[in-house]
Amino acid sequence: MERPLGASGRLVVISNRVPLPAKDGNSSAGGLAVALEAALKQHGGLWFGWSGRTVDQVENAPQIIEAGKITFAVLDVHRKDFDLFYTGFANRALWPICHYRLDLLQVDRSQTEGYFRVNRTFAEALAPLLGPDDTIWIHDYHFIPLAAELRRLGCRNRIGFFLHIPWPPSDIASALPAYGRLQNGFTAYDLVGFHTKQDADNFRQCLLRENLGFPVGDGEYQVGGHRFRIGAFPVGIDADAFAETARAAERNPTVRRMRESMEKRRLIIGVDRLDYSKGIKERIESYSCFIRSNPQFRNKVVYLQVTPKSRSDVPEYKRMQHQIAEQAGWANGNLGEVDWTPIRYINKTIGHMALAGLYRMARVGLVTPLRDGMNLVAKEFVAAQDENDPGVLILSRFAGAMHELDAALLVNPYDTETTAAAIARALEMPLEERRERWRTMMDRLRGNGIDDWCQGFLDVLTSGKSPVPPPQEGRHVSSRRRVAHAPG
Ligand SMILES: O=P(O)(O)OC[C@H]1O[C@H](O[C@H]2O[C@H](CO)[C@@H](O)[C@H](O)[C@H]2O)[C@H](O)[C@@H](O)[C@@H]1O
Ligand SMILES: O=c1ccn([C@@H]2O[C@H](COP(=O)(O)OP(=O)(O)O)[C@@H](O)[C@H]2O)c(=O)[nH]1
Repeated sequence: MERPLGASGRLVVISNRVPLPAKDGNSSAGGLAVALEAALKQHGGLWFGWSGRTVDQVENAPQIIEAGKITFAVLDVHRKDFDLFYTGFANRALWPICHYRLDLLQVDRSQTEGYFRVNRTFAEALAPLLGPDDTIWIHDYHFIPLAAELRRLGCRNRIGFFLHIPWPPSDIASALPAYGRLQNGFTAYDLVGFHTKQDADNFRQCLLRENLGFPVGDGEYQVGGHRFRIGAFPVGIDADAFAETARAAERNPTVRRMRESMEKRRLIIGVDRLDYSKGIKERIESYSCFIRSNPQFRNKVVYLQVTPKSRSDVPEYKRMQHQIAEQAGWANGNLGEVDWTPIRYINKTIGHMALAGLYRMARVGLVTPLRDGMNLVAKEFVAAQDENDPGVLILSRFAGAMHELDAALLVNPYDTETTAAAIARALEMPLEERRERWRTMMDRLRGNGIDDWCQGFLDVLTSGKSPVPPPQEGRHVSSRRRVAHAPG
């Protein structure tokens, strides 16, 4: 792949989560790390972020680790600051609001201040590492104010920002503490990217409602003397490489053990971090409803829910760990038989190889978040299928991935009965229909790989040209057609 940057300039990527080479494969159970690792392996460059350590005494200089084409520079964070920044503002204010959960918002002034302070600390540690021609690409909600802090330190480089999670309409977004400061933070970038046009439109609406600048045509936006662009860049996966991994995984020991344990039952799979945005509670309800209303499938299916624990220090997540475990236990107790456990619920992280094999073995992929920026699991599930006998993806209409994967069975995850009916329909779907839906989705995945995402964003950032609208735009009619609705 072409390097999109000037000969002397490097790509400098910043994200909170940095999958250091020394760590085991279990650290990357989030889509951001998975996507960026693939992008940086191609481009090379500097990857700057959190070391994964909290300490009582902070070193100001980052630790540098060379790994092939990537140089990692990582910073420890003071224990107290990390609680305020990550456990607090990022995951108790920004995350719930961006996932439309006003009811879970925590407003705490010290957390807000901690968030902005950590951003300042990261900017101060990063600034000395930057060259004048470097292109800087900052990722996700942890670092919205980072560009403004870098500008304050004299940085004149081109700086792009990509938000991996949704951006809500202004009536929801404006409930954020320090909303004005955050909005101003966004305007220090040269390009602000989202997964979907819907998120980008919501963001534009927020700027307009706050009277913050105005559109100047050709996708540009002006605030004060500064012009920047806003665009949609849906992240992709390397579908053919993932398909190859899935084929090879048939020999993987975990996959083999799973297959043997299935006997002749069909597999339904869900794979999600333990997060309220993923709709796991609603999914277990839908599956239980499916079993109750389709007794012919009793002891003929197994639902495997792979759910690594996530953000366990955040009270809403800790509470959820107990709730979901209890719910899965109740469902098994009520529905199960001496020789059949309807739900296998596990909290382990599974490596990509075994995961690919499990997706391929499954007849149904259940990806039903209540709200999700993209959802790479949906894409991986499709890529892993056997083209001669593909499984069926059931996908939430509230996942960013639904714009590209509208040939899935689209569902409203809050609607238990229609999601249950979609599970039955998926299990009974004729081979020809499964193949047709799969081919449509696989073509879409091939047309928008991880390189396209990376290259597409960096092209706009470095050239200042307008973003090309993603192929998803204008397909809303066909996606609506496919959403399953309750009868009557
Ligand atoms: O770093 P954590 O707090 O452990 O959380 C893991 C990651 O979760 C989020 O992932 C998002 O990015 C994916 C790739 O673009 C996208 O498909 C998904 O819909 C998002 O939820 C979060 O945005 C990352 O920062 C976290 O690292
Ligand atoms: O046990 C697991 C669970 C998840 N993942 C990976 O974690 C990523 C999850 O990304 P997604 O965009 O679906 O959601 P996020 O967790 O980032 O919100 C996907 O690449 C999964 O394959 C994994 O490797 N092992």
